[in-house]
Amino acid sequence: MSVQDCVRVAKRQRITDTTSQQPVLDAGTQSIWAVLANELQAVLNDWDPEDSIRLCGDAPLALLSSRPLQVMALAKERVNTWEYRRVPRCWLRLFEDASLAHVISLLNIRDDGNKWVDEVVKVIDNAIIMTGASCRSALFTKTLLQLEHVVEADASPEWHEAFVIVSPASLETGNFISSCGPPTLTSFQAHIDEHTTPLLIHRAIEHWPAMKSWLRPSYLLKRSLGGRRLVPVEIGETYTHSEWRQQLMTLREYMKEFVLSRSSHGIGYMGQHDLFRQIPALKDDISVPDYCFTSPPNHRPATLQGQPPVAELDEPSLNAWLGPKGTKSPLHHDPYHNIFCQVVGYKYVRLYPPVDSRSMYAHGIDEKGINMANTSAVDVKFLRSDKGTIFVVNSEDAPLFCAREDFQEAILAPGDSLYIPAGWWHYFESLTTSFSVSFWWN
Ligand SMILES: O=C(O)CCC(=O)C(=O)O
Ligand SMILES: [Fe+2]
Repeated sequence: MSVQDCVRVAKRQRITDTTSQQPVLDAGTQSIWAVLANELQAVLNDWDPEDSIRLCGDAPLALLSSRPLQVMALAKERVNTWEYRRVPRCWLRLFEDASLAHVISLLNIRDDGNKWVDEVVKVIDNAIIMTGASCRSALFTKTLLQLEHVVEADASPEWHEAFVIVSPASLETGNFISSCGPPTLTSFQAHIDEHTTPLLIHRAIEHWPAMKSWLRPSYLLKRSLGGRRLVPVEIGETYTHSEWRQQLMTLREYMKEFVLSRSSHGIGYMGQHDLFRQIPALKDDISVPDYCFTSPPNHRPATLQGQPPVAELDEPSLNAWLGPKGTKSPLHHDPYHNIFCQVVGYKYVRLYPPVDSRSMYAHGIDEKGINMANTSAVDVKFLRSDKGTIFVVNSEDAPLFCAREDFQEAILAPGDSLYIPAGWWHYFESLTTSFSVSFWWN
């Protein structure tokens, strides 16, 4: 299985080290780029390969600086032959260092235009997304910060207008998720201890700078080196469909093709991406909700029983979800508690309690060997009439599912946060352009 083929459930979460360093170099008599290239080269020269990377063999290590592209290709090929979780570390490590060597060569042979900047960003982001960049993160960050000085703001008007968000008609349902203003930590703790049910919390994140700044595409471009940063985009109906694929593209290409206009390639979703480790400056626009630091209840929901326990998270795991109207996340459950925060636009959400999993027709192991047991095979078609929602499924395919009336639903509006207890089934569909952040914790 190729690394790019991994579905969300297996997606890597390894972008590490958010160290942000201020640029310390000044041009002086020597080009700042030559100084930076020398500094990066000195690190590579000084480096005494640790045992793990020696496993790649002497030849690729010896060629690292002289033929970085070939070494990158070799490491990538090796990485792609393994299932993501089992990739031996040495090949990831080799890819990271060969990428660093390639960045050095790009800094040394800059052309007059800005093409080399595009290329450096691409090489670094590829390495970050593919390997997690656990070893060279600080050097990559330093290089990216230095590049901010040569990137000019985009003056074209299309980027400066705010996303067009038309509020949807309100939902008519007898099954609203219970909602409230921001509860105190004590009352939130009491809620999860006594009920462990979803809770829609209004107005808890209205103070986030993101509530205003993320409305403007020009701001997102500014924070991403003029939109040059690479992001993983899911293209196709949902990750359960066969023609679904993931592709890395620049944030600028993604927004232009899929968010600001309707693409002929269908829906493109930057879903479940840890954008905040990749671009730490965006994390200053939000804050981790205090609710993520309460103690989760001890009991495991039925959906998670029999599944291997997940590792304790040292800190909440953040993910960004940016996309146009019509992105869908099929019914699935996660092993973490979630505070899901809606920043831009509106999203429909439907939840089912973690009982009677048989009626959710969960997938098994798919043809690529990926365990999809947390995802329902029910092909949900969501229609919205003036009277509210109609949730269409082929009842012949899923009679037990259709009989379930114990769902809860809501339309999340900007400023809303939704507590989803671990193991609860959830379906999401964006009703406008939407940008949300999830905080998983346990
Ligand atoms: O917003 C979405 O599309 C899905 C969110 C989700 O599944 C999650 O936060 O766990
Ligand atoms: Fe989820």
